[in-house]
Amino acid sequence: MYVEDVARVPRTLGGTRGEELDLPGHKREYDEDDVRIRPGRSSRPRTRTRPKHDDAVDALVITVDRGRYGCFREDGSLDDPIITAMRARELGRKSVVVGDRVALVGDVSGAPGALARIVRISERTSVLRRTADDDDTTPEGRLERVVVANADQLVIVSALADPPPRTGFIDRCLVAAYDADIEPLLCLTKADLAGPAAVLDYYAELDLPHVLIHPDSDLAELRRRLAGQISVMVGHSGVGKSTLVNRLVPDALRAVGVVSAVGKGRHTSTSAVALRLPPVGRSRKDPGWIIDTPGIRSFGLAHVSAESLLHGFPDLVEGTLEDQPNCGHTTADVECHLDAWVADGKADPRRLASYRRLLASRAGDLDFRDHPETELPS
Ligand SMILES: Nc1nc2c(ncn2[C@@H]2O[C@H](COP(=O)(O)OP(=O)(O)OP(=O)(O)O)[C@@H](O)[C@H]2O)c(=O)[nH]1
Repeated sequence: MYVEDVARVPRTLGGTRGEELDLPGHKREYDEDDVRIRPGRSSRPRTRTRPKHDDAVDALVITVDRGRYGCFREDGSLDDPIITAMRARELGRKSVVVGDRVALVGDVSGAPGALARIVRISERTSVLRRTADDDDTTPEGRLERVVVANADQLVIVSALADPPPRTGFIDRCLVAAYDADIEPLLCLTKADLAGPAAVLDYYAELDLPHVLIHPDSDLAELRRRLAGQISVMVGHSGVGKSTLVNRLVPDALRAVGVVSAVGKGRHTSTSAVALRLPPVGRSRKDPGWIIDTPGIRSFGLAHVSAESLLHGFPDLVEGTLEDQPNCGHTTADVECHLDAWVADGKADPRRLASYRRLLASRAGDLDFRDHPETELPS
């Protein structure tokens, strides 16, 4: 006998008896030709009919600030005002983050003081998460934060000098990007101070796209890679993110309508902010969005499973294929094949060290976490 939850049965299957099938908490039993409806606990909650908002406006959430959401009409032009909105009660506990595609009703004029309501959030194509720390857990669970939704690309900004590149941070970002199914793009700034050879050598075995940013360059290559995409930018303090954002979006501050920190030329928001990129030449192609994340200084990976950490190290994957299923690939796993794999010259030992640092950090091994990162030759 095949049993199906009534609430999940499409009405079209019900025939004349279909009307009576739509009873919450009942099950439909198929026994050859005989179909019966019996009371029974439905394993899934009954789907609620979504209230209709035929007049709703589709918009992208570009700022989030204390319960107020700045939204940009999907069909809007660059000159359109930002629509301020609040969550409608019908959203329940669903969170709204920058990058969410939402449906707005109410006053969507964007006039000063006008307030729209967010009545729907579209299914997310990607979710970039982070935890404050790698072993960031409480008895209630992980303190996990969604950084942005629907991003296509993670732009990892690293200076080539002043401050020197930190491959540990880049590796972390790669794990987060692959875990969220977002394409990484390595953006190497301050190319006037040092060459990229050492960084590129470290990532030689990865098919990792990169762009070099020289202060005199026209950013054409970067703009080409950002076009048509929603890209999130992350990087350590001082690597030149604000300089880059201001070059990419010259009126960034006006665009998000927030006050610049004195002398910094950057918006003061500590959460993510999406900025519309200006059109490239006469091209009609969507220039895309860049999401700046000024308040994000670290990428805790407590939400990434130990197995998924390996996704950030595709150059090591083959070396693990002969390992026992329960091998944790740490230094304590004496039968782990990764050591021999590296000793045979099949992978860079610095990459294995970085992978193990992340594994140890997730496990809360403070001694290992304090172990200095391998420095790249300058
Ligand atoms: N030589 C050189 N200096 C640069 C370049 N880009 C930025 N800088 C300088 O690097 C310093 C830091 O740049 P910012 O753009 O403020 O760096 P940031 O990543 O936004 O730093 P936070 O605001 O702390 O997050 C500033 O003094 C910039 O003038 C570059 O391409 N070459």
